[in-house]
Amino acid sequence: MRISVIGCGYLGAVHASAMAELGHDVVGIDVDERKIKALAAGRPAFYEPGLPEILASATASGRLRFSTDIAEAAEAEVHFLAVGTPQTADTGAADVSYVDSAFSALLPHLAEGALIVGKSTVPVGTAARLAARLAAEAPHAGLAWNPEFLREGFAVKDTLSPDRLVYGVAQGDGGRAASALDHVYRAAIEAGTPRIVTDYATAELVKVAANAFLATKISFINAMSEIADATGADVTALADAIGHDARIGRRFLNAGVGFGGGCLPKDIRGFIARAEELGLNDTLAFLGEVDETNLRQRRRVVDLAVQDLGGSAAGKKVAVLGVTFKPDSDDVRDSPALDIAVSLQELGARVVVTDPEGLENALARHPDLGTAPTTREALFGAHLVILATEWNEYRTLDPETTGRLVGERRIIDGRNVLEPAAWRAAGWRYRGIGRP
Ligand SMILES: NC(=O)C1=CN([C@@H]2O[C@H](COP(=O)(O)OP(=O)(O)OC[C@H]3O[C@@H](n4cnc5c(N)ncnc54)[C@H](O)[C@@H]3O)[C@@H](O)[C@H]2O)C=CC1
Ligand SMILES: O=C(O)[C@H]1O[C@H](OP(=O)(O)OP(=O)(O)OC[C@H]2O[C@@H](n3ccc(=O)[nH]c3=O)[C@H](O)[C@@H]2O)[C@H](O)[C@@H](O)[C@@H]1O
Repeated sequence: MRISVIGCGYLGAVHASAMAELGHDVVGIDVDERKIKALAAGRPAFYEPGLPEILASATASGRLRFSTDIAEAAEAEVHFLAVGTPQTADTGAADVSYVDSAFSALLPHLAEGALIVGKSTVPVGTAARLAARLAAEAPHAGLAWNPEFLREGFAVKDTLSPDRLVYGVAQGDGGRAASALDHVYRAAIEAGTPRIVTDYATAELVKVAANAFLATKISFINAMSEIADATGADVTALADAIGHDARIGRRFLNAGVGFGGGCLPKDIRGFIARAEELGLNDTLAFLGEVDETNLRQRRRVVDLAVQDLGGSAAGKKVAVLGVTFKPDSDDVRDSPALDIAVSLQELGARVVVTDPEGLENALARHPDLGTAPTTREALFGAHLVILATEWNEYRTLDPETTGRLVGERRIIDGRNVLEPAAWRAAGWRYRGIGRP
């Protein structure tokens, strides 16, 4: 099929490349000339395993090209909208102005029978509003909402083999939108991917409900970690035990510094704001607690660090291992690791952060942040080590060789990924989150 992807940031760049990999003829459009030039040259603006490879092969085959000119989208049968919906500073609501402007820019270029497909995460009601505009201004085209569930670090795999497909379609469109989307996702459908065809509002809600549920699961286990710390219980064993109940499940029950990234935090805040707009002020109040519990984890780690440093961080060298919001990503948006590092630096510590992929983005946000290009340099002479993002190379650190580099053998394992007994046996003061 001929496809356009409008907005080639994280989601759009992956989606465009994956659609071309599936054999479609794709044009990626973005207003950011630098991004488009970099993508056309085969260089995504972010780290995502597997993306450079499919970007290169799709570009070389001629199935994928990029442009800043929306008119280049005119021949497409399906147009994916993948622009950003960031959090607005005052209310926390999702800012849909980029969706609106991309939609407006696209309207004059829609071919007969073209389908616009929203991928961006939007407040419920957005698709119905856009559909009303389409009916008035370009009735020869249709609209569907097809939320995206990919995870950073697994984005290519998640796009090529999603665990479900959700189509929000207009009532009474005669199955046209669903059949066009089935064409787009034929490979996944043939592989047995479940597909849910529903209305616009449900599709929009599925996306934010999924992220809200995942965020709630993480904050739930982090609340348990606070209780565990107060009572000497082990939150890791607790998670294993409750996780064996198939109704609960073990995934997303890892206690630690909490969730971050460009989506979970903003999506729960946007969801709360949307419920309030609907007059449902109390309905999602618990998500405010989920957010607060999450942010408290970062403060707990900072407090623990100060305590471990004898009551003051001033002048002490703290090695922070990891700065991205999770491993296999260079994304530092709302990263707990970055927040913890900055807070300790503000308290006077000599913070040295290291990360395999995230230092450039961290420095772009905090140019004064102390950083080191290697783990070894970060650790050298440190009074305290904080493992903040569970990159493989930190999970596999050897307590004895690490111990020879640092000034003091003190470590806070902010992701509960190290073996406490081994570290203690090597003379470390080991602290996890909610584990004795
Ligand atoms: N990053 C992720 O892992 C996922 C993101 N999402 C959702 O996808 C949407 C996009 O997120 P990201 O890709 O992370 O954002 P992003 O900020 O990386 O990219 C957004 C892109 O849209 C472009 N843009 C803005 N206005 C435009 C216009 N009028 N025409 C063309 N391009 C325009 C920007 O220049 C930017 O490159 C958001 O709604 C997000 O919640 C959903 C699932 C996964
Ligand atoms: O809407 C989005 O953009 C995406 O948001 C999340 O994906 P992502 O932000 O890539 O990252 P996750 O793997 O969900 O992790 C989010 C955060 O939770 C933390 N986390 C995760 C699991 C866990 O057990 N504990 C925990 O603290 C991670 O370290 C990370 O900071 C969802 O998992 C995706 O399905 C969704 O498409």
